[in-house]
Amino acid sequence: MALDVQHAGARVRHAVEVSGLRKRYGDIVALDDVEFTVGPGELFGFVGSNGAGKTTAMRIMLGVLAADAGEVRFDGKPIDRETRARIGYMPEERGLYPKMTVRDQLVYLARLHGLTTNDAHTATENWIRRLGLADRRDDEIQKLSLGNQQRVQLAAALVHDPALLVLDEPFSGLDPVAVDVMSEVLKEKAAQGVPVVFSSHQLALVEGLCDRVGIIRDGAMVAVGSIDELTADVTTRLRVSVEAAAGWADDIEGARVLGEDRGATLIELARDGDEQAVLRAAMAAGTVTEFSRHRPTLADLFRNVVIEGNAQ
Ligand SMILES: Nc1ncnc2c1ncn2[C@@H]1O[C@H](COP(=O)(O)OP(=O)(O)OP(=O)(O)O)[C@@H](O)[C@H]1O
Repeated sequence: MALDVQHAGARVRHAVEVSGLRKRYGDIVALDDVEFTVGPGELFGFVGSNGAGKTTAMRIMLGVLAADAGEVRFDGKPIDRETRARIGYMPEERGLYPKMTVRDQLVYLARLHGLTTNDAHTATENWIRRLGLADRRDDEIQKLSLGNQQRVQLAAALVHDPALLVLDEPFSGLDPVAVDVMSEVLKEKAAQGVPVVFSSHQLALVEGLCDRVGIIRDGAMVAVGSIDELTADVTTRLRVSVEAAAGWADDIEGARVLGEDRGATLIELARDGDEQAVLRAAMAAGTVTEFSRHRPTLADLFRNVVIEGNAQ
């Protein structure tokens, strides 16, 4: 998706390209030829098991960790000190000063990124209000709940109006209201043309929010694309209920019974399987009260490529 967005009078159009990233820690291969791009206005979800390499890739994108090979280009150029200052980053190990107040912390970080004192105060107040922290602005960070600390961490990533957002598990530990606020803010930044990359283990959330996803397994990117593109090859599942019938689906060619769920039979259809054959067998067995196709989800895809090890 390539957006060309008019925002606050300025045309915003940025992209980040990651190519051939390799990183080892001794014998551990943390990244093995990782490649993906995030275009202007795109929300990119980075998923993978614990230890798959997400944090390593994101830290390299920021330039805080050196890769053994490969490169990260922002707007076509390698990331240097100047570009780094334009990235909004939310690290996994949250890095706030515990004894600073919310407001002082945000103003300080905004100034560090080059905002004037006036602009730093204005941006701080905006994000404090937007992220529901108005009652907390004079509290020390260490006195906030974990979820509120995370809201401050998000404000810290946004306060300098970044041209690229890289967020390491921004949703972990948030209550449902904060999840909604975070989602809205990420969508809004993307709509302004900013590429947004975030990692998460909450697959349903990633699926609902992202234009494209990347699935990483043992340091290698095993799938990159939109959910529709990536799930096109995942086998179809059917859910069928037939009144007072058992074993009716056991011998249908191209169909495999996965199990029972609240009175329904769950069936996996081979790629060349015929769902009408399943329907005919069900109708021959009794009264069919339910027949539905389960659209493959990111969770199915994840199971397929990460747990079962099938490449996309
Ligand atoms: N500083 C380090 N020294 C040695 N090994 C490391 C270091 N940092 C990461 N690793 C290893 O590199 C691999 C990738 O780790 P990384 O933190 O990037 O994974 P992740 O996908 O972010 O995991 P999680 O979902 O648990 O946050 C893991 O095997 C990890 O143990």
